[in-house]
Amino acid sequence: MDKLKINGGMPLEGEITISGAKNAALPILCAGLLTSDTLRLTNVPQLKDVLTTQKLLQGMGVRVMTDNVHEFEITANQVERLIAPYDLVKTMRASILVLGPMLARFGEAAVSLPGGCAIGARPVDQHIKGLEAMGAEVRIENGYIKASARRLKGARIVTDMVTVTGTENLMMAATLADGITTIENAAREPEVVDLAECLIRMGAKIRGHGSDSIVIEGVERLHGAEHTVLPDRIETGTFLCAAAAARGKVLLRQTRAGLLDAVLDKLREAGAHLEAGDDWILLEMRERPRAVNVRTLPYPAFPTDMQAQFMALNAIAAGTGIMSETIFENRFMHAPELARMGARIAVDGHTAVVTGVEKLSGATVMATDLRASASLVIAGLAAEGETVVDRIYHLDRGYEHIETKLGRVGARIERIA
Ligand SMILES: CC(=O)N[C@H]1[C@@H](OP(=O)(O)OP(=O)(O)OC[C@H]2O[C@@H](n3ccc(=O)[nH]c3=O)[C@H](O)[C@@H]2O)O[C@H](CO)[C@@H](O)[C@@H]1O
Ligand SMILES: C=C(OP(=O)(O)O)C(=O)O
Repeated sequence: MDKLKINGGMPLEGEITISGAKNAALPILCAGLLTSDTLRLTNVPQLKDVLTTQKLLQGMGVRVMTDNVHEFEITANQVERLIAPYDLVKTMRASILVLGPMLARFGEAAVSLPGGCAIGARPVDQHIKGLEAMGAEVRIENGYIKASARRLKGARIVTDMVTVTGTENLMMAATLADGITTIENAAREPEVVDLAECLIRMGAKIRGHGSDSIVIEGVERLHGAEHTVLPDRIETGTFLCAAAAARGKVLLRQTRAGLLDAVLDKLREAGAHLEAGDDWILLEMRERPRAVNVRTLPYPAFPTDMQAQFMALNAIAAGTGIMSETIFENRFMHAPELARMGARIAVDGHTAVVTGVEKLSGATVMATDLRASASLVIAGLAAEGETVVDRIYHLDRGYEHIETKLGRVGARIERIA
């Protein structure tokens, strides 16, 4: 099993190019199921989760062509098996995103029910509630969500909480429904907006995306289109945190500052100097960071997917940072691993109190989930001595060549078996 070996203490200097967003690419690849024409995508990140989605679609009979690793052509003109099997869903929860498109276009779907994962129980009851409101019959049988509907009907859906993939699944389903669907309490995340823009290029009638009320007027059919996946704001934020923790000056290219205002505000509060243009962000960190308080909430507030990386930053900051996780019930698994490197973190339910120490010391630590892994890499870059991060298959789900990108800005980091 691969590990990352990091020799910390080197400031980071140079440029990193940001990849396309995992959380936009995955739903957009699944949107290819909504038409028999070809959907052409560029800026698709080269990630394990993208590969899993490719396998999932190919298993159904969808033709997925990738001449260049970042360009995909998806043609769903011969879909034979309307099923997302357990062995793929268990490795990637986002597989649930085939449910809405399959049901809308083919009238039936069987998707293995995703179980809980390292960060929480993560039920999909809101996806099901929304599809039922649109007239689908849904039952849970043998570990699968089995859904059928002759043709989905437009409905007004109010989700109990803001759910990103829930909004995406229902928005995709509604594009081919009969009549108008309104999703209230919709997620406003940039990845939802990117998906909506791709669907509009495919002929969908959607308005309100980016607000908490999305209105979709169903059409008879969607057609082929071309779309470029937006930059990954979480990868961007992760490298900014790495540069803030290890200190130095790093320029991120092919990204957009407007996607991560809340994160940039916290980095400024921590003492980082930031400049940004249309498609770049420059961060310089000249001194020890100051601890910041963080409360995770749906977009546009501070993202839960950046909480672990800020915990690593707070771990070496001056002062005490209070971190509240309000989205997932078990997203502090990195805290005990950071403590093995000398961090002082007290976790009480949804709150972690992080008292910064002058220096962390390298240790062997274990990654428990995707962003927890990223926080251990950041801690390793800032720590004295050698850190080995075990179980980095989590990282490979969501970061494209992280060791190569960090190596280019001077990090001493290598992948070892
Ligand atoms: C592939 C993808 O885009 N993943 C992102 C997506 O996950 P994902 O879409 O799975 O997360 P949700 O936004 O759905 O979850 C938000 C909260 O709602 C709860 N919930 C959600 C749906 C539901 O039917 N019932 C329910 O109770 C969840 O358990 C969680 O507590 O948004 C999360 C929150 O920004 C991010 O951390 C993930 O990176
Ligand atoms: C939690 C995440 O992803 P997923 O929803 O795919 O588990 C993430 O990207 O941080």
